[in-house]
Order: sequence, then structure tokens, then C-alpha cells
Amino acid sequence: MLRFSTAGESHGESLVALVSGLPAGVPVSQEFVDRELWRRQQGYGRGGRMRIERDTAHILSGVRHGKTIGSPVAMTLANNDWKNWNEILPVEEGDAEKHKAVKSPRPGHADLPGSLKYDFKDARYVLERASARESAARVACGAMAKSLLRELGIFVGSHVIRVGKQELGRDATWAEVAASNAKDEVLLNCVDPEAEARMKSEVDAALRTGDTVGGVFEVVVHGLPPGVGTHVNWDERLDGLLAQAVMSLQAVKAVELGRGVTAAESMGSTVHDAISYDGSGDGFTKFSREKNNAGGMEGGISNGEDVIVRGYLKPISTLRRPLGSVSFETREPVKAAYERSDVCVVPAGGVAAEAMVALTIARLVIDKFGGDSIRELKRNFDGYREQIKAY
Ligand SMILES: Cc1cc2nc3c(=O)[nH]c(=O)nc-3n(C[C@H](O)[C@H](O)[C@H](O)COP(=O)(O)O)c2cc1C
Ligand SMILES: C=C(O[C@@H]1CC(C(=O)O)=C[C@@H](OP(=O)(O)O)[C@H]1O)C(=O)O
Repeated sequence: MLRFSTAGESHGESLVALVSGLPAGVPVSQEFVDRELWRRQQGYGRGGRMRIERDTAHILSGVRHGKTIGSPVAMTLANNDWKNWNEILPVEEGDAEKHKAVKSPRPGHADLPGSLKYDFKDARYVLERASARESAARVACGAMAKSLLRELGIFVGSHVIRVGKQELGRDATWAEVAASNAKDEVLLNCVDPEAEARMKSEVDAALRTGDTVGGVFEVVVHGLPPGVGTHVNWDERLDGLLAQAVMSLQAVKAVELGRGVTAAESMGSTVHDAISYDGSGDGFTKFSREKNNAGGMEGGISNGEDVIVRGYLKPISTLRRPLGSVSFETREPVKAAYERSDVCVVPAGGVAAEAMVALTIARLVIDKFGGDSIRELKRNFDGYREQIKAY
């Protein structure tokens, strides 16, 4: 079974990423892992921290001569900003300023509920782990999952379809998404330059006014055969697992699969993807669909169309013009804490969600096809593909 976990605080020494359950023989390239990490750092509207960090994964185990060996892959990702922090003394014994204590909780962040829950008088102890810095470690894990999926011809990408009130307003093809993800300069990772310019103006407005802005990213899985995930148990459904995986990302507040949201206001005849059987095409089976409103899954099972997962990000909660809060010390009204912050993270959120989707799909693929080596897994995978092609 594919499992992964992360450890580390935002301004601690390092993030730690651990992936176990990968078969042996999966080619792993340092360049690819670091490229994924770089992609997560991009996007117009990111804050000063991204000028300090240059994320790279130090692979400690599980890979030899560029291939997995079946044992857990452990990685560390250093935080460059760590050296600027003094984490040694508890704040009560040190200087609150020097320790960057946070005593006026930010509405929308984990500060207040986390401080109440863990009995801290300084929200710093909470926000260090709540921070989306952690998503860098998920991306390192996701790069391992993507390396496996690539061997089977399955690819995962993302693009931005909304920033604030500005939207792409049309479907993108897989080729457009892949081309956008291959770019060496990222503005907002939108496939259409005109829509991207409109989105940029939303970020500019937030920058000007000391505000923040959210949006929607879309993750696309291309090349997944029908039959991954199952209807037979609630916790093995592909749709449920994808929703949990993407919802678990910091600031994601809604997840949509295919046309899930607008389907609720439409008639069935316009929503469902009519089936035909033409025997042609280069699909997985001889069945085909004209459209993909289902987002590549029905009954919690992949159906061979591209899997489409959208994540809705709320605006960042740390505001340069902060909202009202209450001081932990005096209980008087104060402005919420502000030091620095991202203003828009929709492209980065999309890259982190790619990792979560890739890990989810890789787990189900390994469950279905098994195998301790990539050769064994591929053989099982190819045999199944032949079977469904001949159906
Ligand atoms: C890539 C990324 C970067 C983020 N950067 C910030 C940030 O700079 N400031 C901030 O307040 N929140 C930021 N967030 C969001 C917070 O981490 C998140 O709102 C917080 O942990 C509370 O969790 P919740 O929004 O899921 O409830 C970021 C989220 C993502 C995905
Ligand atoms: C460090 C990252 O994002 C951070 C996520 C984050 C938060 O509250 O989520 C707050 C900010 O941290 P800092 O206060 O150090 O600038 C972001 O920069 C990253 O994405 O790698």
C-alpha cells in the first residue's frame, strides 16, 4: 500500500517527506523532483518568503542509481529561512519580539482554534505547522507518485481557471494544460493569455489595497484507464478519496469533480455523458463519450476520460490591512498580526493538489495492479488494458 507523511515546521530546520509502498525500479530524477518543487514556488502574488527559499529535495533513502529499490523513500527539504529564526528558548524565557510571537490571532488562520486546543499563549506554535510550507513536502512525495504513473502513461497537471472574479470561462485541453505546466516562466498558470491578464489585474487590485484574493485551480489526470477505484465500499471510492486529498490542502474550501456544482442546477439529459460504441479511436476501450461532465469517474470508478478535480481556494487570511482581533495578553481589541504574506496562491495550490491527486491515483493503481517491481506492475497493467480493449 502506498503511504506518505510529512513532518516539519515552516521556519524549522527542515521539512521531512516519507513515501513507502512504491515498487522497485521506478526511475527517479532529482531534476524532476526539484522542478516540481520549483513549480510550487511560482505564481504572481507570492510573498517575500519565496525569494528566500530555493526548494530542493535531499533524497536520503529508497533510491539507488536513479531507481527506487522498494524501501521507503525519505527526503528532507531545508528551510533557508530557518537561520533567521531563534527557536531555542520558549518565548516566556526570551524576548517575544525576537521569537516572533503571535499574540493577536488572524481570522481565517489556525491561530485561535489551535491556541485554544493546544493551550498556547503564542499562536506561533500553531501556525508553524498549519502553514502551507508543509505542502512543499507533499509535492516531493507527489513527485515520486508521478514518477510511477509516468511509467504507465498516466500524467497529472494543473491550471488556474479563476482568480477572484476573473475566470478562464472555457474548457482547456490536456495539451494546453501540459504546455502551460512546461513553461519556465509562470505568471498565473492560465492556458489563455487574455484570461491570465485579467486574473493578474485581480491580484494587482489586492496588492494595491492590502487585501488578498482566492480562486480555483483544476487538476487533470490524463491517461488513466477505466476501473481504478471502486463502488463497493464507501472509503475506496475514487471520488471520495480525491475530495479528501485535495480538501486537506491549506486554504482549499471546496472540491468539485467534473461539472459537480453546475450539475445540481441542470437537467439530467444535459449533464450525463452519452455513451457510444464505435470501435475506433485510441481510447482504452471501444466505448466513447462526446463530453466529460462526469470528470472521468462514475460510481467512484474511473471511466477512462480525463479525471477533472477542481479546488476552490479562499483568499489568504494574513492581510496587510488586518481585520479586527483580540489580544491574547490584554483581551483588548487589536488588529490581527501581520508580518508578510502571500496575496494569491492559486497556481501554487494547483501544483500541491497535483501531488495529492497523483498520490491518490498511484495508491489505487498499486492496490489494483500490485507487483513489487515496476516490471511486474506494468505486466499486470498491460494485461488488464488488453482485457478491457477486447471487452
Ligand atoms: C501555497 C499556499 C501558500 C499559502 N500562503 C499563505 C500565506 O502567505 N499567508 C497566509 O495567511 N496563509 C497562507 N496560506 C493559507 C494558510 O496556510 C491556511 O489558510 C491556514 O493554514 C488555515 O487553514 P485553512 O485555510 O485550510 O482553514 C497558503 C496556502 C497555500 C496553499
Ligand atoms: C513558506 C511557504 O508559504 C508560506 C505559507 C504561509 C501560511 O501561513 O500558510 C505563510 C507564509 O510564510 P512566511 O510568513 O514565512 O512568509 C508563506 O510564505 C511556502 O509555500 O513554501
